[in-house]
Amino acid sequence: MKNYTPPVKSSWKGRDSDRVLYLHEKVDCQIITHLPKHTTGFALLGYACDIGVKRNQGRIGAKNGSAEIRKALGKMPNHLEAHQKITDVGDIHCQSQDLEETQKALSDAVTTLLDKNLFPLLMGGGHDMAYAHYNGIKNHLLSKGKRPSIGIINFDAHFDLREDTQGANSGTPFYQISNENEPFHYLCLGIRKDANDRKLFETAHELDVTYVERNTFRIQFAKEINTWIRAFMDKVDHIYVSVDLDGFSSAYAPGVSAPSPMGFSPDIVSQSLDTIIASGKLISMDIAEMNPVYDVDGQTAKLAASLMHQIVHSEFS
Ligand SMILES: N=CN[C@@H](CCC(=O)O)C(=O)O
Ligand SMILES: [Mn+2]
Ligand SMILES: [Mn+2]
Repeated sequence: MKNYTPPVKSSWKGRDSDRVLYLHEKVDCQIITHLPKHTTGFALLGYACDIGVKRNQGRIGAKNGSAEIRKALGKMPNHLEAHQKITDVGDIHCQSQDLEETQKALSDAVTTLLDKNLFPLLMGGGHDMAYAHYNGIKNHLLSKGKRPSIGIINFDAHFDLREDTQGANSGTPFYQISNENEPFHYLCLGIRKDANDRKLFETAHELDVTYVERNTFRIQFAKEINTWIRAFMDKVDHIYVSVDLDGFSSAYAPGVSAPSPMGFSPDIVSQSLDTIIASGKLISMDIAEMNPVYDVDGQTAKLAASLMHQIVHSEFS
């Protein structure tokens, strides 16, 4: 398989127990092409690529994000029952700076995981992974003869609605999706006015994007935010969630390409995820832009791992 790095059990380390008390003891490693035809649980897939960040004039390093998230997640406690599975299926990596080829490989891998009845949990990597991720979900639904009615909920400081006329990058994924999908359902939570120019706001309005600015995306407004999330989810059959770590305040997430000193805090994201999970519509999720080069004491990787810990231990697992 092109652009594919199989998983290695040695990536999963932590305290040892005789009762699978820790996630490193719980996670199975499996090559994608060797997965059984029909299985259950979560599939962890890395996007080891930061070419899109480089193309977007950002600080590179996110290609090593998935490795750091694995390290943080493996040390965390396991509260799952024996029948609840987590499988690490490895990474999609970039070869010869070819972003489009890497995105195609990620998209195909996501389709394969969904076809096998797994819930994909992707760890990145530049946010260009979102374009590939969406297409992987769409192709899975199309192959099942289902109408691809997918709503995107993106936790992010940025719209990522830059035009891709000069090629795709980490700032273009949702513009690319909007170009190829009508209707386009996009909810963006945490938008910063000091991080998106006027053209991006105009594009968001033209595309009828629903967004909540960072000043409002706070736990004090949880009731209203839940109402808006539910209203958005009512319009679609499936929800794809993307969490861009650069939306968090850099006090929580310094390890990103474009840090947000005035970003949101983890409580409101965690609470919003519970609301999304309760809908029963969540089909796939990613956490993007983990850049270990700028992380401090592994905080950002730990934050990403905590969100994944919440997802795998939530009601729908
Ligand atoms: N992934 C998105 N990146 C942001 C980068 C912003 C910045 O360079 O500060 C964007 O393109 O808008
Ligand atoms: Mn962002
Ligand atoms: Mn983004």
